[in-house]
Formats: sequence, structure tokens, C-alpha cells
Amino acid sequence: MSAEQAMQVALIGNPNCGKTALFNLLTGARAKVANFPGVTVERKHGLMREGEGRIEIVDLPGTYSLRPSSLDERVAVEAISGSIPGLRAPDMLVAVIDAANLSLGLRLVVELKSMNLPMVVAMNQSDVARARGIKIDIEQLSTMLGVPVIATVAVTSHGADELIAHLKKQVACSVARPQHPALASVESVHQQVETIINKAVIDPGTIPVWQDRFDRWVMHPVLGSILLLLLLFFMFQAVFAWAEPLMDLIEGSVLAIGSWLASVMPDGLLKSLLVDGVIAGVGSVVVFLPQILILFLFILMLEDSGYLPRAAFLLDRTMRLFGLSGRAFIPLLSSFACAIPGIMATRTIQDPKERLITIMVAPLMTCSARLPVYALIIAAFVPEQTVAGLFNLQGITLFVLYLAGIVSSAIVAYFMQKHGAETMTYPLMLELPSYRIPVWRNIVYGLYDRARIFLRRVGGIILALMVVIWFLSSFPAAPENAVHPDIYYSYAGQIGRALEWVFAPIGFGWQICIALIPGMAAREVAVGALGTVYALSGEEEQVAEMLVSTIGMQWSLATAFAFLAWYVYAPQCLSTLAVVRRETNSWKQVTIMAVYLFALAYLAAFATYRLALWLG
Ligand SMILES: Nc1nc2c(ncn2[C@@H]2O[C@H](COP(=O)(O)OP(=O)(O)OP(=O)(O)O)[C@@H](O)[C@H]2O)c(=O)[nH]1
Ligand SMILES: [Mg+2]
Repeated sequence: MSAEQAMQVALIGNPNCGKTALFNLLTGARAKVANFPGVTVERKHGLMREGEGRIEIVDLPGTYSLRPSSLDERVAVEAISGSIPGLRAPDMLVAVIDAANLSLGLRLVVELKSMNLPMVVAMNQSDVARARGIKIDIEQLSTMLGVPVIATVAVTSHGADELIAHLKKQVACSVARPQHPALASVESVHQQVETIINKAVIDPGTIPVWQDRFDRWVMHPVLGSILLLLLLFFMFQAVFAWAEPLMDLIEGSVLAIGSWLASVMPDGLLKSLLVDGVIAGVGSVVVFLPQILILFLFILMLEDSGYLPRAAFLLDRTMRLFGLSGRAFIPLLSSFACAIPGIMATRTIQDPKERLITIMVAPLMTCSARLPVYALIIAAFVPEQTVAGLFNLQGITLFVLYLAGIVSSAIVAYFMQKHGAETMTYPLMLELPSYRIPVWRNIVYGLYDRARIFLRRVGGIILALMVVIWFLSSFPAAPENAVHPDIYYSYAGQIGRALEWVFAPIGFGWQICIALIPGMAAREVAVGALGTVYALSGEEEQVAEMLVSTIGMQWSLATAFAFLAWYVYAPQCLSTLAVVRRETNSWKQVTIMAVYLFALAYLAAFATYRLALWLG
């Protein structure tokens, strides 16, 4: 360790024991924390707040042993053994163990000891252990392990001071270099842990009876499935029902700003850019913020409650029919937020073929960027009425669109499973975390981060593309004797019209074609692009009318449904394709994905359009 180089301390431990919560506590970062194993899948660095810049903390994915069985475990093991070229090995380890699940944690600690690195054990979740009546003789534990043991509660910062003091003390010492571990046999580790537990655990405590009873309901094949469906159904109802007042407020403000600008600015290019390009484009996207936040509120609460691994068990048998397993459940559910973290989360899947299939179908899960697209069309075409005195018809439509994605992914997975190598059948081994009332801080930060990400997209890529679209849609000017709106003659209009023959069979006119291309960069851009395109297609004096009503008037029902069908499948997101390339290390997979998704999108939109025309 050179003088100016910070001492590097790695947090290593079983999945879900609270490493990231501890990392956040020590560094002040806000990395994702949630109550299921496999949240962290890559290494993260941060400087310790109180280390005067001399201590660098590394958060790692969880692992059960130094013999990794999945990609995320490999990331952790390679990081501490220093076997990644170009990355230094840590100077010290903080082995995080879950006090309520001691034996599993200790197995890893015993293995870690063979690495001969300075180590301190953070016995985290000690509040949970205490609540269960678990009593541990910490001094005895420390003596037997031969390393300091500190009881911590990462969510309340209990024990943090003591841990920090230990780390600071270590900076002053010279540090041993890692040796490649000579791993003890599984039996010997097991035996050592037994001995330690026998001596150091005074009272093993009990798991609350209600958790077991509750689990019998939640994981019951029939009752559990009904509960899961109800949960999802309620979520989509809420997305429409609760968001309305806030959306009205944002929509009203956008309209007011648009009209005000239109009235105070002199006619000209700048006015058009601001009113038709920025306000109409960006404004049409920003109104969907409340719906996105409500969706995330549900996802975050589910993630922190401990429910997700149970749902994974519940669906394991069903998912196996389609070549997947319960392991794929959490990556796929994460894809409801965004396919990118979902695809990253497939690192927790042991079987390479199952992992690849999960990656391939992840984009079929409806990500939050699709929500504005769906919500726009639903608001324009599905009446706001109550069905059976209880359900909101718009919410039901949204639910059906999500289901369409889920069912399609099952079918695609089924066909992919039939090809290529046989899959190994790994039994589903997932630790069930204890149920927990979601930590409000995680939820609030989670929502805040989401809002920031969304607004940054709106103010960044979406705004930038909107300006480009405005430019392409405004130039060149229309000829003297124009019969169509000016945009018809513009570059964008020309591009849209050139593409029209491709998309006419599925009911998309040239205006939609203009929106589809920039929509490749990010799905919401299509909504903004439609906002600008229709604002420019309207009468000069008309202030940007809200997109919903314009589309409601201009599109046929068949086109609207075809557009929805297109968006269920179309891989309109370059970042997802880039992550697939990185995670599979293969352009071939990216190509297969893009081709099959575009083909499905076209077919689905075509069938929907024709069916709707025929029925209508
Ligand atoms: N009650 C209690 N909850 C904790 C404590 N530490 C962490 N948690 C919660 O435990 C869950 C898991 O925490 P994480 O920090 O995500 O765990 P992790 O070890 O990083 O998990 P992976 O990244 O999946 O390996 C979250 O719901 C945390 O809020 C603790 O000391 N007490
Ligand atoms: Mg973590």
C-alpha cells in the first residue's frame, strides 16, 4: 500500500445479510438495498466518510462460499482474491454475517480465514436476532474465530462507531498480502462451525410462529397464486386511480406554461421551438411521472417486504414448464422497472442456458419506460369507467398489456428451451428472508432516485431528441401552394412518408413513423415526438393541445391497439441491447434478440390491426 493509496476494505458475506446497507452507512452512498438475496451483482466502491479519504470500501455481491456457483458469486470471490487483472485485492475484509442465520455466515468466515487477510466480523441484523431471542456470546465467538466480532444493525447505525474505529486502527498497521487460499474441505468447515456454534450460541431463539403460518398461505399453490395476481392487479389499478389528481396538476401547469409562452413571445422560430418542441414534447412525457412513481412505490415495498423470494418459490414449478425456474423470477420482476437491472440480475442464475433465456425474454416484461406509451393510448381510447362497480377499465387494460408481455415471455422461453444444450436442473435454493415492514428510508430514497432518473432522462436525452425532431419537422419550409400542414414537407415528414409503406399494413401513418425512429433511443421519446409532431401538424395559432385528445381524434381505434401491440414487443431501447451485448459477450445474441422482438412486434401489430378493422 503506497502512502497516497487508500486502504481498501471489502465487505463480504452471504446474500441479504446487509452488506450494502453497511456500505451505505459507512460511505454515505445510496446503493440499492432490498430484502431478497442477489440485490448486488457487481462491485461498488466508495470512500469511507470518516476515514479522511484513506479508507476505500468495496461492496460485493453475496456469496455462500469461496467456491462460486453463479456469476455474481464469482464477482465477489474474484474481487477478494485479487484474481481480476488490473484490480487490486483488498487490504482488509469485513466479513458480514447475519446474526439470525449464524451457521451459514460462519461457514464463509471459516473459509475466509484461510486467505490470511486482516479481518473483522460484523455480526449484522443483531436487532432481528435479539427479537427472536437468539443469544450469542460475542467474546467467545471472537476468541474462537480469532478475529474481532462487532454486533451491528446497519439500518440504525448501531455498532458503526466501533467498526469504524477498527478500520481506522488497521490503516496504521502494515498489511499482509493475500495468499491464495488453500480451501478447507466442506466437511472440515462444517465441523469447525458446529464446534463454534455449540460454544458461542447461548440460546438459538425461535422463528415467530406467524411467519411460518403466513408462509403456508403465501406459498400455497392456489391461494398463493391468487394473492400474487391480486397484488399485481391492485398495483395497476392504483397506477391509474391514484395518479390522476397529480397528473391533472402537471398537465394543467404544462398547458399554462405553453399558453403563456405562446401569448408573450413574438411569432417565430424560437417560439415554435419552445412551444411545439420543448413544451409539447417534454411536457407530454413529464405528465407520466406520478404513474411511474406509484408503480415504483409498489415494487419497492414488495422488494423490501421479503415477499419476492417466496413468490419465486411459488412460481418455480410453473416456470420450469417453460424452461425457466424460480431463479428467473426476481430478474424478470426487476425488468418491470427496467430491463437493464433485470438483465444484470440474471447473474444470480447458475445454469448458463437458463440465464441466457431469461436475458432474451427480459425485454418482454413491461418496463416503466413503456408506461407513458401505454398510458397515453389508454387515456385516449379507453373510457374512464368502472367495471363491475369496482374496477377501473383503464387499469384493467394496463393489466392485460402487462399480462401479454408475461405470457409471451413464457411462450418464447418455451421455444428457446427446446433448442441447444440440455439444461442442468438445479433445485431452487433460495434463502427466505424474514418478513419486514419496509424501511421507509429505502422507499423514500428509492422513489427520489426514480424521480431523478426519470427527470434526468426527460431533461437530457428526451429534451435533446425533441430539439432534433423539432428541427427536422420544421425545415425545410412548406412550398407556397401547400395543401398539407408544413411538417408534411419537412425532413421528418419526408422520412415518415418514406417509411410509411413499411408500417401502413399495421396501421401506422407517417406521423407515427416519425416518432418510432427516435423512440429507439428510449421508449418515452416516442410520446414526446408525437407531442411535437402533432403540435406542428396543428393550426399555427393553436397552442399545443394536450396530446391525449389529439390522438383520440386523429387515430382510429385499430391503429391505437396496433400501436400498443407494437410496444409490447418492439426492442425500442438501445441501452438494453448494449447491456445484452456486455452480459452475453456476443453480438449474435443481440442480433437474435432484436430480430425476434421486431418480428413479433410487427406480427402482433399486424394481427391486432387487422382484427380490430374486421371487428370494427
Ligand atoms: N432489521 C435489520 N434489517 C437490516 C439490517 N441490515 C440490513 N437490513 C435489511 O436487510 C435487507 C438486506 O440488506 P442488503 O444491504 O440489501 O443486503 P446485502 O447483503 O447487500 O444483500 P445482497 O446484495 O443481495 O447480497 C434489507 O431489507 C435491509 O433493509 C439490520 O441490521 N437490521
Ligand atoms: Mg447488496
